[in-house]
Amino acid sequence: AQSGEVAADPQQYDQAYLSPVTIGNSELMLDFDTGSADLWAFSNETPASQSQGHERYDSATGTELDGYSWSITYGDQSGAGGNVYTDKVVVGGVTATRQAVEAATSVSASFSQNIDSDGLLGLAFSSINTVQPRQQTTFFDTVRPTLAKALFTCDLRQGDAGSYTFGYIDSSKYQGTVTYVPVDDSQGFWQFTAGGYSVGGDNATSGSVGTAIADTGTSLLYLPAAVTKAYYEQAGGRYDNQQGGYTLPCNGGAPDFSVAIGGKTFTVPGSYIAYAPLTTGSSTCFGGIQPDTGIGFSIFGDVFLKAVYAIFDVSQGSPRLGFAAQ
Ligand SMILES: O=C(CNCCc1c[nH]c2ccccc12)Nc1scc(-c2ccccc2)c1C(=O)NCc1ccccc1
Repeated sequence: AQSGEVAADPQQYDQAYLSPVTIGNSELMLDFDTGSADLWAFSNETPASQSQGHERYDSATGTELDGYSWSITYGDQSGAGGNVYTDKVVVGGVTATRQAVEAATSVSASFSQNIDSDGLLGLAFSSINTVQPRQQTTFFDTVRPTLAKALFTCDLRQGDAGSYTFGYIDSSKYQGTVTYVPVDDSQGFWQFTAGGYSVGGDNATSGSVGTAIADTGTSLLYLPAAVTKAYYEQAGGRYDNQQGGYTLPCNGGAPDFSVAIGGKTFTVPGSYIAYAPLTTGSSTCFGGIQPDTGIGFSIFGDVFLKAVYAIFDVSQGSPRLGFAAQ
């Protein structure tokens, strides 16, 4: 049985985390993304004008799936598309011998400009993979039958290298016990229900966050508008139309944000929520908590995930998420 571990290196402001992946003879840095299900990469088929500075997958080592294509658009209107190959993919020693690899023939500007990232490795459910005419499986679904345990874990850190493991849980990476909650995979996401929240830790938990997804591919924590408003009222933040989101003072006074999941309280330190200065040297920061208006559910992105050890587990038949304090 296979198991393995791979580093997750943070970009500036922990905007995304990148992990080394070998595809055929190419060594790429991919953004592991539990909020999507396509493994796509800059390739020899991506126009040079769009792939300056990126490592590229050389599809010569792959077997082309004739007539297959893919096209994905994310909520921020970024996206990519192209052709499909099968090839050998190795992540932390875990090998998928015939993994669908989606070679980009076109990528949006925001991906071209993020030169550290050579593509994405989707870890949501394969039901939302975009390959046509026949949907393909994610790396996790491809290797799942060969794994010691049918699960992967995510340990993202604030401004420090974290890791993903496949096939085992590393109990040295968390404190206390793991709290498991059921996952509704009907929309293809690691979707769960989050409970009451509290700002600054002292007052009683209020309201309820509701439906949420665990999403390593989204940088911030998107919460219901009412919850977000309550947070920034205490944090001394304001909605800045020009920035298109809440901003708050960077000066370190931001209150913690706590949320109950499976009856256990998990806390995001205020320092994670003073996310990044608006411009270098500014004393006003863009907020790490933003409203989830129009999305349809809350997104527990990296700002939340770097405060916990997360276990994405399908070993019990129906999928579940485990969270433990880091
Ligand atoms: O797509 C993913 C995970 N892959 C992200 C890959 C990626 C897309 N730009 C990237 C840029 C860098 C690295 C990875 C990515 N998660 C989900 S579920 C629902 C939404 C959504 C739907 C409608 C409206 C809003 C969100 C998103 C979403 O668009 N998140 C990204 C985002 C969310 C908000 C703002 C910006 C981006």
